[in-house]
Amino acid sequence: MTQDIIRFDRVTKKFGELTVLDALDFSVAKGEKVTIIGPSGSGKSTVLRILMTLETIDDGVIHVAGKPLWHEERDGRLVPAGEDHLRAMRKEMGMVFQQFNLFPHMTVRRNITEAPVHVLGLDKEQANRRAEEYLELVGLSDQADKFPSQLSGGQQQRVAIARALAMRPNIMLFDEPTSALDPELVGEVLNVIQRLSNEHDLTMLLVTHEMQFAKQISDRVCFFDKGRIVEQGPPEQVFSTPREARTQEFLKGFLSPEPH
Ligand SMILES: Nc1ncnc2c1ncn2[C@@H]1O[C@H](COP(=O)(O)OP(=O)(O)OP(=O)(O)O)[C@@H](O)[C@H]1O
Repeated sequence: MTQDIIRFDRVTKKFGELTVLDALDFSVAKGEKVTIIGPSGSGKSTVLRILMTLETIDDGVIHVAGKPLWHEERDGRLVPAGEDHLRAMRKEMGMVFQQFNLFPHMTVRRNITEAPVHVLGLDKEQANRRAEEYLELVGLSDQADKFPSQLSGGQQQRVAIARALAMRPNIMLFDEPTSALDPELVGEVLNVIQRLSNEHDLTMLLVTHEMQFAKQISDRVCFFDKGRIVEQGPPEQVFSTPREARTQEFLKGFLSPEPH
């Protein structure tokens, strides 16, 4: 039996009057690669931000690696989680943002070693070795002493991926990792994510508008609309024979008859 590493049970998230996630049930199995697609404003990024504890929830329960994310068990009851619990839970996950979010005043190497040293307590030498390992994986071993502003957008995003990996998370969250890039730089970032997916036993949750890539990389595609999953399934099914009218309508805008 597959084990869910992420599970949302009837999770509701509101911003004021706006319900962004509407009693959402959603789960991801350990090692599964799942892409979330859907129209702008459908709640895709919010799912990732909630997992990373950057947004709170209003109702429901989320489990990550078998433990409640936003709650702690006390005397057999679930109570809101304290900061220590949230900090421990965050170590399960690494996130890559649309806008890279590198520390501009630090070299590439420092960007990667900062959290392993300060959060995981690695010594400088261990952290540097890790930085080298992941810079090699993203093909940037020769850029360790540069500052982010000296790199292209694609290179900055590859550093951001190395930085997230250096915490050795079990789950990687990608929030539209190529949408801020010039078209000619998209491929190098997608190649790194593809390589990661092939070579590492990571659970991956990816929000993307790159439909061809979603098709290529995913075990499962989830189509979101208005804070709910309208349709989900293997990429061949969702992209080739979508069952729901809303999915068909959405995909019409993306897929040419002969996808390249
Ligand atoms: N901090 C916030 N305060 C108020 N409203 C917010 C906040 N964050 C997101 N929203 C709103 O919640 C809705 C869902 O946002 P979300 O970013 O999850 O959508 P999305 O599906 O990822 O869209 P996109 O593809 O455009 O990134 C949007 O209408 C957005 O404007």
